[in-house]
Amino acid sequence: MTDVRIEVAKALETLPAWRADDGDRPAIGRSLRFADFNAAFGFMTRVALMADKMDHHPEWSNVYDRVEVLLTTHDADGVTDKDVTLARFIDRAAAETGAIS
Ligand SMILES: C[C@H](O)[C@H](O)[C@H]1CNC2=NC(N)=NC(=O)C2=N1
Repeated sequence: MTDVRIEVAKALETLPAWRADDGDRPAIGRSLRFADFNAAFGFMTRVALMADKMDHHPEWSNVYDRVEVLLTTHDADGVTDKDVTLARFIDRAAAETGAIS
């Protein structure tokens, strides 16, 4: 089934740590910082395993203790429930990996 686009503002209502980030297509973004590279990469590993399980992959980058994450659904050209689900998982993983912000 094709994913259905949802309004970014609607998605953000339940995701206080996230912001609207409109580049090529509507997206939601979060900046994270950890104690060090080890913690940041540990977080990314947890998210990577879940993303592959969901077949839904973040656009992200890492510089030492910082991770920038962008979630959008390419197939739907915008934000869908899959992004919200992955964002919730990311928030949990961030808390459990000791994200500083
Ligand atoms: C073929 C494969 O199912 C698709 O390319 C998947 C893979 N991961 C994906 N990730 C994201 N973020 N959006 C997609 O539309 C998407 N599609």
